[in-house]
Amino acid sequence: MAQSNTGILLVNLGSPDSYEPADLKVYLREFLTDKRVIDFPAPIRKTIVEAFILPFRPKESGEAYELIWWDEGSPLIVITQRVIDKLKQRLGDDVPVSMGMRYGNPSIEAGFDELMEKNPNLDRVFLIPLYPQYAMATTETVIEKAKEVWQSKYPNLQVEFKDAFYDDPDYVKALGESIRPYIDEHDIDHLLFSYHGVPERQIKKRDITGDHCLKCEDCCNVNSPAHTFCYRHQDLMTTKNAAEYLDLDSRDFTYSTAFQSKLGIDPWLTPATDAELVRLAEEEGVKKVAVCCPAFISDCIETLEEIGIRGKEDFVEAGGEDLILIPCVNDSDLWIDTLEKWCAEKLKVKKVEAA
Ligand SMILES: C=CC1=C(C)c2cc3[nH]c(cc4nc(cc5[nH]c(cc1n2)c(C)c5CCC(=O)O)C(CCC(=O)O)=C4C)c(C)c3C=C
Ligand SMILES: [Fe+2]
Ligand SMILES: [Fe+2]
Repeated sequence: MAQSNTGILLVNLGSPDSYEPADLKVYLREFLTDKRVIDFPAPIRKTIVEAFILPFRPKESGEAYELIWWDEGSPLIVITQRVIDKLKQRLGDDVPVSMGMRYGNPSIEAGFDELMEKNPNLDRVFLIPLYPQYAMATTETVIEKAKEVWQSKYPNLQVEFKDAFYDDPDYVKALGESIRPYIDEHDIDHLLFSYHGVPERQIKKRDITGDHCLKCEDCCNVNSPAHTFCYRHQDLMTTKNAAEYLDLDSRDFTYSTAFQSKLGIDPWLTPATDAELVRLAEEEGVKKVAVCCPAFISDCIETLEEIGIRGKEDFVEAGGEDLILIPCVNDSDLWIDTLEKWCAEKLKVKKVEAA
């Protein structure tokens, strides 16, 4: 069968190779020295990472990873591989599909290499960063790393990127349907949308107007071109989109948005998920809370351990009865349908161009 000259590269964040502290150290060094993750000048970033994070975090994180590690490996990698396998079945053998991780293995470079091995005549790659919302530490760093790789190694390749897709109706449907069974089947008092946090500074840095983000009351709900790159706006819109899709306002439970995983002492987006879970139990009398994590496409340490284990303990200690962790879209049929549709559109355009 003739090989397609367009390949598909799915890029996710990545994971350590194992939960051993030595592997954690390698992975966290690569991750946290990315200037789009810890965005301080290089010498300060290096000092923070080498002196304050790497001596302690690998052991602590290794223990957390061990709790959620699967027989087949890190959940994030295993799930991304399942998505690749299902997508290959949908697109057919003639379309090369690979995965690359922004940090750790398989790298983005290994992903490009694999596509080129499958078809040395490949001239185009459709790269999908697996992040619904734009941030320096999500879509932006993936695009910049991919550029570095392909422009030096495969300069003749044409590479097209999928933008942040928080607003895409098919994604919203996949997200909504991943949430629905949990809110229908459990008698919850509250649904919490918990997004990975970022420092407020990073939101201001990507404000293309220079005068909008976090500068006025309720900025993310005031129309602005800044929202193309505003992670906070895109998170709030994700909640709104899912709420409209599921008609949450007509339900007999409440819902809200919070931000998890703060690292360091600078101000991050608020409210913080850990504090919010305690507040919901102590001040709002919430007994049963369901938590979904729509900044993540695949379950990972941040969902399974931080929310599913630690978040649950904190919530119960504060007087709550149960926390139900809602799985990410993972390799659900509707999410695979969505990816298939985006890829098919690209492949169709290519065929028309070639005709
Ligand atoms: C300085 C800090 C960090 C920023 C900014 C940040 C942004 C960010 N991260 C994700 C998605 C994931 N992060 C994951 C793990 C993780 N993130 C940080 C720090 C920052 N992230 C650390 C130190 C870690 C490692 C785990 C730990 O030590 O606790 C993961 C999980 C990876 C896995 O293997 O399971 C994901 C996914 C987003 C979406 C984001 C910005 C919006
Ligand atoms: Fe993170
Ligand atoms: Fe905003």
